[in-house]
Amino acid sequence: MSPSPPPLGAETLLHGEFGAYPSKGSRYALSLTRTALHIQRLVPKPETDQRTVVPLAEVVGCHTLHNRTSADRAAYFSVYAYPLKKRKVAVGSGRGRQRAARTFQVDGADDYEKNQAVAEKWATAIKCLVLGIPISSDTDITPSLLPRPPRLLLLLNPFGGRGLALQWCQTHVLPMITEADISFNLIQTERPNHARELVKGINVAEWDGIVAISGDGLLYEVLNGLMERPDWEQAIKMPVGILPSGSGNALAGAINCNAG
Ligand SMILES: Nc1ncnc2c1ncn2[C@@H]1O[C@H](COP(=O)(O)OP(=O)(O)OP(=O)(O)O)[C@@H](O)[C@H]1O
Repeated sequence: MSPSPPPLGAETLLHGEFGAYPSKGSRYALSLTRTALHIQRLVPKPETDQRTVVPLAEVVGCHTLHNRTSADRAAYFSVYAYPLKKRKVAVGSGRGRQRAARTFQVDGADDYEKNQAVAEKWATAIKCLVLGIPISSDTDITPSLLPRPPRLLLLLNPFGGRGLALQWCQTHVLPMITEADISFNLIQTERPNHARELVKGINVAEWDGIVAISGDGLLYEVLNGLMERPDWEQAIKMPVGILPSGSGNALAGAINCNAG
């Protein structure tokens, strides 16, 4: 069965038919365009010609997976998306991002290496598009197209807010940034002004950004630490972010509100 083509103007960069994991027996046709992954179920045959469209703007990464424990000749790749969905408990707009991962089984070849090469090609192509690296259907898609992973310094105040920052970080933040292939160093602050001292002493060339997992207080320490350095003019250009987990979170709230 051949799936209907993606919308006009959306060049198909990759197309393939794969199994799904863990749903045994299901088959899907996948088409990758510059803006979306189109997923059409082939088996069991759907009653209507429905396809799932995963916008790449909602995708944070894609990994290949190995099943080393068995003689499985198939390879796998997982696509990690965070679409906006209605929250169970209404907060703010009533919508929030929720993790939606899909894993596909590449099993068209008789040996594992060939299937793994296909899985790697899909994962690389999806990562290139997510990162804005231009590719076309003629591009030789190899991991060498990808830049080195960005490095983030994460500073977490374990006592901020209701003391849940570490738990929230472990269950939500670290899995997501791992899926996005971001390398990181997580430091828990041990006392007031710890973050400020740390930031004063880091080699700024080693980091692509600093993220405070905290309330407003720790972020101010980060900014003050950068401004107190002899090379402050350069250092203050460091991208700085906040993942709100304090009690008030007024700054993060104001930024989000102004950003719409
Ligand atoms: N391990 C620690 N023990 C005690 N104080 C700390 C520790 N780590 C950081 N701090 C201090 O706690 C202050 C407040 O932290 P933070 O802003 O993260 O949380 P919050 O006060 O709950 O949140 P908000 O500012 O949104 O009300 C920071 O300015 C920092 O100096």
